[in-house]
Amino acid sequence: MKKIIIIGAGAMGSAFAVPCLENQNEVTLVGTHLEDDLINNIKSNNNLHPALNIELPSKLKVEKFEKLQSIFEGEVDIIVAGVSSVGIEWFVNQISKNYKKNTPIILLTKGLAIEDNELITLSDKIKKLLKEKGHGEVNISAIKGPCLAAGLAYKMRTGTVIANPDIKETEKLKKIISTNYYSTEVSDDLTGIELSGAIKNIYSMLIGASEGLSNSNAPKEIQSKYYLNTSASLIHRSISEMVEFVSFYGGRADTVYGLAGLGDLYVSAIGGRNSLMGKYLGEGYLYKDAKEKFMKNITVEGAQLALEIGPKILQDLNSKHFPLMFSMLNTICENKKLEIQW
Ligand SMILES: NC(=O)C1=CN([C@@H]2O[C@H](COP(=O)(O)OP(=O)(O)OC[C@H]3O[C@@H](n4cnc5c(N)ncnc54)[C@H](OP(=O)(O)O)[C@@H]3O)[C@@H](O)[C@H]2O)C=CC1
Ligand SMILES: O=C(CO)COP(=O)(O)O
Repeated sequence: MKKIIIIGAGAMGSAFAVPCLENQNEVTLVGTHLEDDLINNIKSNNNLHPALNIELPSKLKVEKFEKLQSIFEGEVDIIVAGVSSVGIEWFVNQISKNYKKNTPIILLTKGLAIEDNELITLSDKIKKLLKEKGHGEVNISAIKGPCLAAGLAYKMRTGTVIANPDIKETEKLKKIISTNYYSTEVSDDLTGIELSGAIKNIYSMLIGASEGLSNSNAPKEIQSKYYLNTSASLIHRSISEMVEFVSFYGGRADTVYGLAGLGDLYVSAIGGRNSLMGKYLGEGYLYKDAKEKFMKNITVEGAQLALEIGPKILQDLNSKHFPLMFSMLNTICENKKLEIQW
């Protein structure tokens, strides 16, 4: 039995509590400083999570942000980052006050960062920030893969991958969190896993735009009936670009064909928030208008990632090798209509 603290009571942080509890761990879900109302709501409704629309197990302890530091003063075996990518610095600020060396951190967050004009993974960003705060010995694993949060909360069979350069760490975590419905593979390619899990969000927006991109001269009903040819072509081209991108930035090509790449691209393109944004972009909406009109308070990690890494990628990579990526980066960063140079 391990004491697991999950920070961020959004959909994924909360759903991740389910397999952790199933394994008899003691799990505390702590909201961010902006989630006090959400935490009150969950606690006063028998752990019913409003975004997941499911009652989380009664064994789950749910706490407001004000309790976080006192929780850290006690024994903590594993810290889980359940915030979205824009919350990573905030997350580090919270854990740095009481971080004990080599306490395992599990990173659920999918994203990348730019530091000193270099593209880095979020695990490297966390390590760098913690080091600046005096913590040199840090142990981070990432869990990535196809996992829509509500599906996990409902115990739908799900496969993910735990990555750490030290494979022994992944094996330890696997035993602590896997269940018969939450199976975990392991990988030592942390960089490749994080790169794949992040950029699939950009490509799932592109695949989500398939209908609108299929044939602009065709009537809408024909587009929505026959767009799958276009999707398939976009999936094929996305995977090719992902392999080249991941290899360029230091990950392994074979990682892209696994759960964190191809697997997650499928889930996100078929049922994710990124592909929904892509649908609006394909219909001709500008990113800012679509976000404001249809997805104001909804996390769209692919767009956050494009804004974070876009200028660097446009500088680093050859547009001829990455026509899809370049189209989406220009669409989001310059708030322009989505167009693909096929
Ligand atoms: N590893 C996996 O298997 C999976 C990972 N994910 C990833 O998990 C992350 C969270 O996704 P999900 O739970 O679906 O998203 P939600 O929008 O449901 O939750 C986002 C969480 O991040 C917090 N957050 C957002 N902005 C900030 C900020 N600026 N500072 C501090 N906290 C912030 C939110 O708190 P607040 O109310 O304060 O904004 C909330 O707790 C994403 O990176 C997503 O890609 C998603 C699915 C599967
Ligand atoms: O990462 C996810 C599933 O694995 C969630 O995808 P979306 O962010 O596109 O909803």
